[in-house]
Amino acid sequence: MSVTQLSSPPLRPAGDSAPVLQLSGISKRFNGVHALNNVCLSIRPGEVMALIGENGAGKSTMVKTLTGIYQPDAGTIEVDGQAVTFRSPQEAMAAGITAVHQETVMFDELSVAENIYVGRQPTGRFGRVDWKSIEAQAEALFARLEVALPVRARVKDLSVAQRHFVEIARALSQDARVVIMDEPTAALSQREIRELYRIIAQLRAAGTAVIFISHKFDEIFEVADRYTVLRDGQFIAEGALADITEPELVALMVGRAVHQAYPKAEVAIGAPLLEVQGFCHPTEFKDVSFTLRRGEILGFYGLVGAGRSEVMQALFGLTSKVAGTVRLDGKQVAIDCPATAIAQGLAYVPEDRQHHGAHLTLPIMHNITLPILSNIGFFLRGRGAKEAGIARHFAEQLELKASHLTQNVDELSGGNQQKVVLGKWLATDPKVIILDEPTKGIDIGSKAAVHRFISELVTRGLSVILVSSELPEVLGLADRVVVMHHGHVVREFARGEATPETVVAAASGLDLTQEVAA
Ligand SMILES: Nc1ncnc2c1ncn2[C@@H]1O[C@H](COP(=O)(O)OP(=O)(O)OP(=O)(O)O)[C@@H](O)[C@H]1O
Repeated sequence: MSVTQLSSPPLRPAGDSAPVLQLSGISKRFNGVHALNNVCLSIRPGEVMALIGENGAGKSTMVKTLTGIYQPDAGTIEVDGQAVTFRSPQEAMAAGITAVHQETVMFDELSVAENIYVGRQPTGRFGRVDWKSIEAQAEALFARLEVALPVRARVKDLSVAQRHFVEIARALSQDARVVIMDEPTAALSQREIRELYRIIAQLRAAGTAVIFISHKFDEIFEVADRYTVLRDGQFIAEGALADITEPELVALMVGRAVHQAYPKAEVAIGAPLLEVQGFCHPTEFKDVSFTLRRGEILGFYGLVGAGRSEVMQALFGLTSKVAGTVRLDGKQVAIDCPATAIAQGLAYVPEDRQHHGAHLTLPIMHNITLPILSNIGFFLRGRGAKEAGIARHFAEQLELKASHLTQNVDELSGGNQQKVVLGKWLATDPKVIILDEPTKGIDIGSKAAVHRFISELVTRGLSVILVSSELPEVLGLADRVVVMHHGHVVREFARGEATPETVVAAASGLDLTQEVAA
């Protein structure tokens, strides 16, 4: 392994092209805490740089500093060898730096072409906006990207992947020199991910530099040329991905070796606890039935759009189904809203935790104890200490990185916000917990902690429904795997029976065993 370690500026072999972007000694503090401390980064034209770090390492702060959202307390940013300062995202964009965010603000009611040129529409004679020319230019951009996207479509009708493509087209229209992609594949299907990889290869070939942020090591090794590792806001290492192995990179990131073996505890599986029969929805799923037993982890696997989350939301009373019954402990129960679901002993940790899970402007402690305040007691005496004790327990279990438990959740990194929501629902001490993509956005070191925790839950008598798009996670933890495709349950596998090939084939609508039989 050949890496540049610890705060030395990245070295470049002589004769290489000059960096398009160079950061030196960048520091940023929040309330006395260093989110970035003397960080450097260097990227050349046509290079894909993976920015790697645990939850809270400083990656988003770095992106916000690069795109003019935050101003650094110290350090310099150079574009093409010229020192620059960005007081706004517009200034960063004008210098050729632009970011493709997971949740970028777009004008939903406007068309694709309008979104690309918003604020800088070319005008014709008499100052009129020249729509024809805007649409023709947008079409030319998509032709260059080899993406089929109608430029008159409303953005509100686009998929997440298509929105990414609009943003990439917008970046190209502004002659972006550096495109930052922050977890761009999080909500994409396999096919869309491949299309994104192809576009990244095109950007690289055209000399655009790409900063690629991801917690998924397989995709980092697939798309990136080099890596920069941050840990606790500090620059740790940089180098070529061809010169390093995955475990070496993980060790640089976490500061220790991480064993990724799935800690599946041997638990005796008991009687049926939750029986779902004939669940139907007008558009999302049809005739879905399954049984969850005591002490069991039931995996739900499927491709994006298979209907898994929609089934769970209907089960938890968040959306209405048109038909179907639920039995708990053999007794039929009517769940028409989340409050009834919670009262029956269900908990649901949603996939979109930032919007549906956390109260961002409340402290960590209150977020975790909010659903159980009535159990803690309304008497003020001793309540604070009880709340703190419960919150501390879950914060430790989930390896939460925060300065203190009274810190507001909006001050935490994305991954740590997700851990707070996990803790909040675990604190309700449910009989059945539904975890929807529990490790999405969570770094590789903390993932192991979450997996350990899931495994521990069942040893304590809970039953778990694990909805996950990560095949190793499902195969490693689940006792049985239910596979959904286009709103239907297509297969159910026992633990030993499920292999990556059979599960993926079923999720894609192909059934290998049927093919073999035929
Ligand atoms: N507005 C803020 N106020 C206070 N602290 C903040 C703020 N933004 C970030 N921080 C802190 O800075 C540190 C770095 O956070 P950052 O969001 O950059 O991490 P990250 O590497 O992007 O993590 P993740 O992978 O979880 O998204 C964290 O300790 C976080 O709590």
